[in-house]
Formats: sequence, structure tokens, C-alpha cells
Amino acid sequence: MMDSELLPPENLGGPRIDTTNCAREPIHIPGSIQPHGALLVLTAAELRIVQVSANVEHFLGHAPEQVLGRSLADLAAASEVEALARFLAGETLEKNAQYVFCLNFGERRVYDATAHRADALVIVELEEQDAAASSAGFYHSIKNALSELEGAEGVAALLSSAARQVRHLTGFDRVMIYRFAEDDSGEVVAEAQREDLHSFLGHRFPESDIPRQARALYVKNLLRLTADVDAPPSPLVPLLNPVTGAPLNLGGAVLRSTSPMHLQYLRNMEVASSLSVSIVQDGRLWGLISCHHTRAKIVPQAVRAACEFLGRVLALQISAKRAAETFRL
Ligand SMILES: C=CC1=C(C)/C(=C/C2=[NH+]C(=C\c3[nH]c(/C=C4\NC(=O)[C@@H](C)\C4=C/C)c(C)c3CCC(=O)O)/C(CCC(=O)O)=C2C)NC1=O
Repeated sequence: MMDSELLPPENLGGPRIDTTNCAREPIHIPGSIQPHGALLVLTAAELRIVQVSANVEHFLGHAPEQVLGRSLADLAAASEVEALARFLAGETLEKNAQYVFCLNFGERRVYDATAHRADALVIVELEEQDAAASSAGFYHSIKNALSELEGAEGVAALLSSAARQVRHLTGFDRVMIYRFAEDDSGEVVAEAQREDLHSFLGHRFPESDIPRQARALYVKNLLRLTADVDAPPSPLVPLLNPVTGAPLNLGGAVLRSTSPMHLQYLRNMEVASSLSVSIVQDGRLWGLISCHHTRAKIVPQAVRAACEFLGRVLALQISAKRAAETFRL
């Protein structure tokens, strides 16, 4: 097995992951999700439920064995299920598309839902709704953030503004802009933090802090949230997907459990919650917007979408400002 090949997961007989082999940890198939949401895996054709997260009863009022094998249409409002089917009919597997909608399971069980394709399956993730995140004021702050980024004079001012805007939008205790060097080590090049916290500005970190398989995933999936480093993961039921007979690829999932290695890294930094947004330029991971909170923090779907959008705008603005500085436009 080549050094860069990923190891089988520990829950399927793989070796214990430690600092000597963590660059080969298969982080896309943890076999569990973070428990602040629930996950359903459906067949694409009939939208039949073939795999769930063990905590599904808390969200749907039915135990896993009462849900497995049933059609989503048996459990949720027909209009929303039909909208999901229409979306899936129009999408191709190549697109890393997410479908964001609402699912109503009756008895006031109404959730933000995020759907995406994984192999020949559809993963639907359910999260509690957050009214504040969809208010007009929220959209106003995104508009302001964009104007600030566009008005920044030069790359350094742009990165500082981005850190400030993301902190304002999300309320994280600390927001950093982390830039990768040619050797994939990294440096904190901008920061906005709670005034009583020490600064990481100018600190450099080795390539191993964000290993190869994580960087590769982050070019495809642009945002990840660890809501609570101490929350017990909710395992998938059954552990192997019955359609594929393999572990479910959670690389595109918003609730994917974070690597235990990284959870310990965050605890060592006295961080309870972390969110990062990829800054991708020409298909390469230029850097990350890395956010920390000293307490557990669930970031609602709408706020995450805004952060991901800002990350994309920031990548474009970095190129534009660098070109302007180079050619003194
Ligand atoms: C201020 C500086 C600063 C730095 C440098 C920083 C690093 C950082 N690591 C990240 C991810 C991972 N790291 C590791 C593994 C290891 N990390 C190590 O140090 C060694 C012990 C090790 C194995 C031996 C793995 C498997 C993952 C993937 C986790 C997953 O997605 O499941 C992320 C993105 C996730 C996030 O947003 O929090 C960041 C931003 N976060 C900061 O704020």
C-alpha cells in the first residue's frame, strides 16, 4: 500500500489513527454524523430510505427500524418530496450540487434540509430551522460585507476586511485567513478576534496540520462545520450502505463527523467549535477562512451559505487585487 493510500476506517477493522498515520485517515467515511442534525439515505429512483443516522427518532419520532425501507413520501409533505424528485431528475452526478429546501414531517417537525447525490444514492440532512438567519437584516449584512470587500485597497486590506466581515456575520470568537505556502504549510495572514484572546497573526503551521486528504476534500466541498468537539457522534444504521455494501461517502455531507485527530487538535487549542471555508483559485486550495468559538456553536444553513458565498467572492477579489497591485492598474 502506497504511503498516500487511505487506510480502512477503524470501525471496519482499520488500524488506530495516530500522529504517525493520520495523513491516511479516511475522513470521508467516518460512519457517523454530528448529532445536531439527522441524516437519511435514499435510493435516487424511489426515494426509499435505506440508511439513517441512529438519532433519527429525535427528529422524526420513529426509531431507525421503523423508518428503514419506507418511502420519504410516506413520512414528509408530498409537495416537498415532489420538489426534491424534480431537482434530482434535473441534476447530473458530476455536479457537486446541493439542494437546499424545507421538509415537513408533521406535528411541528419542520426542518432545513440539504440534499446531494453520493454514488447512486441521495443523502438528505435535516437541521433545526433558525428564523433569525432568514431575516431581511441578515441579507442586508451580506450586501454590506460584499461592498466592504470590493472597496478594500490591496490584498492585505481585503483579507483583514474578510476576517472582520465573517466574524460580524457569524459571531465566532475568532476568524482567521489562513494562506497555504508552496510546501502546503500555512500562515495566519489576517485575523479578527475577541479582544481578550491572544493573536495567531503571523503564526506559521506545518503541512501536517491540514493533511493531504483533507486539503483534497476541501477543494471539492468548500465548507465544514464542527459544531461541538465534545458531542458524541450519531452512527449510521446500518453501518454499511445496503445498496452499495460499502461505507457511505460523507465527503459532501454538511453533518459529516470530524476526524477525531482534528477534534483533539481543537480541544488542545481550547476551541469548542470550528468552521472553515475554502478559498479556491484555479482548482487549488489558496487558503481557508478558519473560524473558532470557545463554546459549542451551531451555524444555520443560511449563514453557512453566506459564508461559502463570501469565500468564493474573496477568492475572486484576491486575484483582482493581486493583478491590480502587480500592474498598478
Ligand atoms: C490557527 C491555525 C490553525 C490550523 C493550522 C488549523 C488546522 C486545521 N486542521 C484542519 C483539519 C484536519 N486536521 C487533521 C489532522 C491533523 N491535524 C494535526 O495537527 C495533526 C495532529 C493531524 C493528524 C496527525 C485532519 C484529519 C483534518 C480534517 C478534519 C475533517 O475535516 O474531518 C482544519 C479544517 C477543519 C476546521 O475547519 O477545523 C484546519 C483549519 N486550524 C487552525 O485554526
